[in-house]
Amino acid sequence: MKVAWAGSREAFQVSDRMAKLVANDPVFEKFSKPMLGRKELFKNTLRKAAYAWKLINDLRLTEEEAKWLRHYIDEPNYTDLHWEMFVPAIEGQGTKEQKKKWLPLAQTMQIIGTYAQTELGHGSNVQGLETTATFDRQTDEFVMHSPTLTSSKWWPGGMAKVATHAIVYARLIIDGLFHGVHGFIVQLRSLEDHSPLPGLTLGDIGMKFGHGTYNTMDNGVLRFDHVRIPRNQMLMRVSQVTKEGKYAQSDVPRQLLYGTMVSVRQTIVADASKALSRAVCIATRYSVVRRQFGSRNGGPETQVIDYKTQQSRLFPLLASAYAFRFVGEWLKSLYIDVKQRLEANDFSTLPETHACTAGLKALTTAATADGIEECRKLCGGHGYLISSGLPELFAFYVPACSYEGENVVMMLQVARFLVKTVSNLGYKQPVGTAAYLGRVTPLLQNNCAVQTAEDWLNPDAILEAFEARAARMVIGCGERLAMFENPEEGFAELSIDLVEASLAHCQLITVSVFIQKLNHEIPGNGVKRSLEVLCYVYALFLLHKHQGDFLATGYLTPKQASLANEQLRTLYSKVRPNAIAFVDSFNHMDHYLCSVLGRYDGNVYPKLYEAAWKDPLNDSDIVDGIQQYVQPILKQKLHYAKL
Ligand SMILES: CCCCCCCCCCCCCCCC(=O)SCCNC(=O)CCNC(=O)[C@H](O)C(C)(C)COP(=O)(O)OP(=O)(O)OC[C@H]1O[C@@H](n2cnc3c(N)ncnc32)[C@H](O)[C@@H]1OP(=O)(O)O
Ligand SMILES: Cc1cc2nc3c(=O)[nH]c(=O)nc-3n(C[C@H](O)[C@H](O)[C@H](O)COP(=O)(O)OP(=O)(O)OC[C@H]3O[C@@H](n4cnc5c(N)ncnc54)[C@H](O)[C@@H]3O)c2cc1C
Repeated sequence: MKVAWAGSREAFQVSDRMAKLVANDPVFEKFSKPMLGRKELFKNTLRKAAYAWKLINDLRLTEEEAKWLRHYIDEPNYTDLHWEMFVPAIEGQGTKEQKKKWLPLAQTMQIIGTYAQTELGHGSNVQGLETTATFDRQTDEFVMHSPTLTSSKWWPGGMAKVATHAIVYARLIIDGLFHGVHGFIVQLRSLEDHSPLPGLTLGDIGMKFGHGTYNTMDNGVLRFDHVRIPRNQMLMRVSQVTKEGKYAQSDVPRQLLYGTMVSVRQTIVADASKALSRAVCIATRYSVVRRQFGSRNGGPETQVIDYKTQQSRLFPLLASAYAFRFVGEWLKSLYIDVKQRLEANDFSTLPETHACTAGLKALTTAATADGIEECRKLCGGHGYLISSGLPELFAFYVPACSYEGENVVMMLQVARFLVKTVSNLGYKQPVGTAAYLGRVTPLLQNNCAVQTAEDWLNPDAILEAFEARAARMVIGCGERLAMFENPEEGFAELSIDLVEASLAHCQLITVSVFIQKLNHEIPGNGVKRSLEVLCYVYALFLLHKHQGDFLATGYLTPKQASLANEQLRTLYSKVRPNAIAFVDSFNHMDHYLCSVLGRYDGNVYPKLYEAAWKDPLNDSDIVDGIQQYVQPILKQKLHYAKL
């Protein structure tokens, strides 16, 4: 099962080796983080990042090993942006010459980069960005400028205090004409003394949600006051500006400029499964340890994991962690394929890849953020302690619903793709994840044939249900849209339904990928049978949660919906005996979980009690302030005037 979760034996070995390397190195200790002030916390992160970079070089780690090392260090910091966005942006949007010049500097960290796209006034709407890059043909330079307060770059990670360079997205202006938003390599700080270069205002945007979490990252604000950069620092794979000031757009879609975001969105789906699996591991192990009520004649009380309500909240999240793991693997292969095609200037799968990365990013991050919070609640009061590991994980994780594409905005991109697919149905057969829309007649006409709860243990019945639901919702939106004279107005008016139809489409993808994974990639019987149970839990949980869609579209009868719910209850009893095996298969070490409740040894109460005494408030019995502020109250015998 560990290999199934890791994806392969080699992947398991790499991640296991890196997890142990981090867990066994005191430099990467995490428990004290929440007690540090912002400056100490930040310096602590710089120290860890420097030590990690030395480890990577001393041990000559591979790129894959280095990714896992950074992952298990489990601390947002400037290297995330450098490796996940700055380097990929140059790789994806730089010309050969630009890659030749900048990549060796970036890959040896002689320069440290960030990705500066979002501004105070615009994040989702990239075409609305206000920073300008005006071409000066006299000097063969671009003049970077922040014309308004809202044009201030705002949020880029690592930009406030660490990054020496940034890919800055700005409006290209030539002779007063706007030629779209493009990426520019801009140096921010001196490589000698790290001071901001002339014309640049740089700072941190302030504390963020949660304490020890994203405050290890210096998300920055940046303003330009007519800063000049050489013309060859505009990323020119997609579009070019000649020395004479002529703008040329290559015959590639302008959306390749968005390629870095697509790349990160597909990694964010894999990260969602990791984050959700951490929370589920903690809540499952604790639900086995925790006993409450149910004692018979002095016997032990009931383990809370045996309550059906606990199972109905926990096991769908366990199943979702596996579903997101597998769909993340599938998405990565889709992305690798599109990258290879782009090399050959084949853009045929770019729209679908964009829709899948956008939609699955939104689906998995929303479900994971809600899932982490549900796992906190599944642990009762102790889940609210920092030592449970859950509040910090939640605070660390939730921005994923906003960054790299706000989730609703992303679902609307899926809707745009689906509406276009439906409008082309007459003369273009949909393929890939939208292929089911090409079989729309049976999906609209045939209703569910399930007669018994057992009938739901059939992947074909499940797949047909999810295809019919999505098809009926998407086609329904298409039909209503057709009634609007102005398609854009119709799209805006129907956007709520369109987002729901997009979610149905994305849930179909996750369910079908889970089924495909079981049919084609999981060998043998034991592991396969156990994962089949989780696949049915995932699908029937979604069917139950969204049964309104299945009923409203006429595909399901209320009876069939209740049979699905009955089967779900039965499935929970099948998950229960393997619950600990499922979460142990994540191979999360105690260091990574950073949770007293999720300890591998289950030794919760003594360790909870021990952790409490580490709080600085327990350094003394009579703490500072008692004499000055509490004793006087006790002695003054003051009371409310009306007593
Ligand atoms: C344990 C857990 C660890 C977690 C931790 C580690 C994680 C790894 C560390 C990094 C940590 C993250 C740090 C956050 C980093 C930021 O957040 S970076 C900033 C991210 N910002 C965004 O994502 C902005 C989102 N907005 C957008 O992408 C664009 O504005 C939108 C929404 C796509 C609209 O773009 P637009 O140019 O107005 O285009 P639009 O008119 O909507 O569409 C035009 C056409 O282009 C197409 N199109 C649009 N975009 C694309 C695209 N990307 N590709 C292809 N086609 C496209 C459309 O489909 C449409 O096609 P047609 O319908 O015409 O055929
Ligand atoms: C922790 C963190 C790290 C970040 N790191 C970086 C970074 O390194 N580099 C970088 O460039 N950016 C970064 N960002 C910024 C991030 O990319 C943006 O915040 C994100 O893209 C969301 O954009 P926004 O803030 O403009 O949201 P908005 O779009 O303003 O969202 C506000 C509300 O408006 C709604 N909305 C917006 N447009 C529409 C529409 N057309 N239809 C319907 N509803 C709509 C949204 O659904 C949302 O509910 C980071 C953000 C965070 C939180």
